Amino acid sequence: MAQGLVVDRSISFSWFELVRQRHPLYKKGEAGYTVVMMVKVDRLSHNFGAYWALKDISFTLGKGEFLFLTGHSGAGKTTLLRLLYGALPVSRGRATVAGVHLNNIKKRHVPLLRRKVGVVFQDFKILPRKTVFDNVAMALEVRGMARTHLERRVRAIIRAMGLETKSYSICERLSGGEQQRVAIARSMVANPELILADEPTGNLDFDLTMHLMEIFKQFHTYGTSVIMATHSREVLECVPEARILHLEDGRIVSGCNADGTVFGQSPTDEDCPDDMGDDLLSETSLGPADYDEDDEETL
Ligand SMILES: Nc1ncnc2c1ncn2[C@@H]1O[C@H](COP(=O)(O)OP(=O)(O)OP(=O)(O)O)[C@@H](O)[C@H]1O
Repeated sequence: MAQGLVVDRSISFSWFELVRQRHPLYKKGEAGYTVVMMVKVDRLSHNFGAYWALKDISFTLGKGEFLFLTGHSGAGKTTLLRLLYGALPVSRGRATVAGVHLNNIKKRHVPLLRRKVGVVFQDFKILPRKTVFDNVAMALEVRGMARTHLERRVRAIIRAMGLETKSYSICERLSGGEQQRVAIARSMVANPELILADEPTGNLDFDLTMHLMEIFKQFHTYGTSVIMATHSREVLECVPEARILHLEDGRIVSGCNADGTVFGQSPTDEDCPDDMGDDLLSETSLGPADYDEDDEETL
């Protein structure tokens, strides 16, 4: 067990008793119950200048599903996660996340999307001069929760991360792994419908990685959808029922469900030439110029 880590095995009880919210996986319609769609991506592409980092990506994610993104460095995993979070504009294609159409989204509506989506990015984006408690609490404060109500929730998730002895430590004095756990706690504390995680266990040792994967799985069990980019086979093996979307050079080269059936779209070179043109950029209501560094804020 990692030194200093206090594992709270009761998180599934204490945390979800506090939150009292399990995300519904089905909705009732005329044709009976259908799976609620959390993410729908249709021929999504993204360019950085002349370089197309994502090319014709198509897939769907139902509520409560767990999806891994795999692929070599530079394959486009982070770019896809940033697009789904509204931190990058949709250059081409369509994307809907938690009922929000990213093509039509106005800058002022991005915070609405972010209330439904929790993110853990590689560079953490925690506030270095604030305490662990304040960093985590902020995710609830921006959602309008009063300080008196948020304390128990914040303490429960900090305890689950094994950080209770560091609650009032300033984040810049924590180790990289501890800061990473603060970022994960912050992404989860509001019980988001969807968690987007980019190599969330990248700096952590094996025991801590396994512990945090247990926590991700508990959220998944309670109906939270998860999309996680990883290079780690151990992490993939933690969630055998998850689907895996493998990217290479911005394209989906394979996607398979836990039962081995294939999903997603694997475009051919003819479908998706390198010179994709900029003609469709004007389709998006939120262009690159509308984005600035603040859009990367993870709250
Ligand atoms: N802001 C940017 N400007 C120009 N090119 C970029 C930018 N961000 C990413 N890229 C390029 O887009 C491609 C995909 O990058 P991305 O970060 O999505 O890959 P990744 O699969 O997440 O890699 P890693 O596993 O190393 O995190 C890379 O070739 C990268 O250099």
